[in-house]
Amino acid sequence: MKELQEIRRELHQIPELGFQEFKTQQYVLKKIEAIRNDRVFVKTWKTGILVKIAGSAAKKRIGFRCDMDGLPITESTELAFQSTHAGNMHACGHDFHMTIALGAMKHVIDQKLEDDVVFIFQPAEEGPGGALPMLQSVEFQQWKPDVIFALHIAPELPVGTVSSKAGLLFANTSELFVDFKGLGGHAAYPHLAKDMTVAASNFIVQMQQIISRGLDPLGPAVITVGKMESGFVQNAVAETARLEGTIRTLNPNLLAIIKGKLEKLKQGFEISHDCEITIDYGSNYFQVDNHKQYVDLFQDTMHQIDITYHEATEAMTGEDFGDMLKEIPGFMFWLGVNSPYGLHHAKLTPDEAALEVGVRAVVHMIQKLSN
Ligand SMILES: CC(=O)N[C@@H](CCC[C@H](N)C(=O)O)C(=O)O
Repeated sequence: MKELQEIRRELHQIPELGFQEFKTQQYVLKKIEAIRNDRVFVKTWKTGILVKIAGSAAKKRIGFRCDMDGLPITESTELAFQSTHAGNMHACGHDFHMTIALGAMKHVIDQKLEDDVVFIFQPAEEGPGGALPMLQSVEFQQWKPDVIFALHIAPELPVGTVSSKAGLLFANTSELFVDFKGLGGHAAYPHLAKDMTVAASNFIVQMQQIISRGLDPLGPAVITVGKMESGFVQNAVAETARLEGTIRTLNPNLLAIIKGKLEKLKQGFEISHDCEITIDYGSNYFQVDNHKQYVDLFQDTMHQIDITYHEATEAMTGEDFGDMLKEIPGFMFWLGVNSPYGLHHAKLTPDEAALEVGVRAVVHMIQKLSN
């Protein structure tokens, strides 16, 4: 436990954004070096890492994937091992995910299983999305697993519990970046300017009405604007504004419908606010669709090792692991970490007792899959 805690704390101190996980990659490679033997093979892909542990009589390859990046959130926990990278934080638990992967890897190396096991350390889950390009890389394809699984911490669940479900678990996502260009001017003469603070504010309100008035209420969808920027000073009209957000749906077709409605809204706003608007949909992740046979096996396995299994409901969180599951059968599960603050919160404090639970769950599942 102490070793896992130490790794988690060291990783927690060095959160890096997508495809910039240079220190993280070096740190993880050093940890792998310390436990590897002649059956362990290591490759890097961009800032990611693939580790293959050769089985004694492999008939298949079992994959476990974890993500590596942090978020551009300024940590405000009271922890003694806070982020040392100002403005970045492991606010989505990827420090936990990597630590559990390293802990499980150590057991798998010692256990000499029949099948090959591949541990995948994937960059850029929060954005712009590392799963798809990693999946398509030569490095991944050479060691492509026949079955794959992953976990995500769940702050609202108690330690000692896990949760999953067959079929849809996580939503379809699209990033959303909206840029407004109007005309700046003196705050005292608004009629001579084109105020993009007002245009962008109205746009946010109208977008929410796409969800509440434009869509069937039985088909869940979310638009969240997480960041808004405009203008330079209190007494000038803002010439530009920018909204940064995300769109989530449980049905991939609905995402396209929302984008169509946004395009119409944009055209209307360009006329009514006499401005130019550009919309960029950034990266899009396919839903996490769990394969029933593996979720059933996971549930039985957790029962056998006294980890409490709850049936999950779908969540509007996104995960680029959905892109891997589109091509490789497998599943994803939630790991209870009991934090009073949720994912993407600057005070997220997952309970480290969950590290050992995560390692046990992953190791036993790999053993089961290798039978
Ligand atoms: C588990 C989790 O929190 N994942 C992220 C994925 C972000 C995808 C992309 N940057 C977007 O915001 O659309 C999430 O926010 O759900």
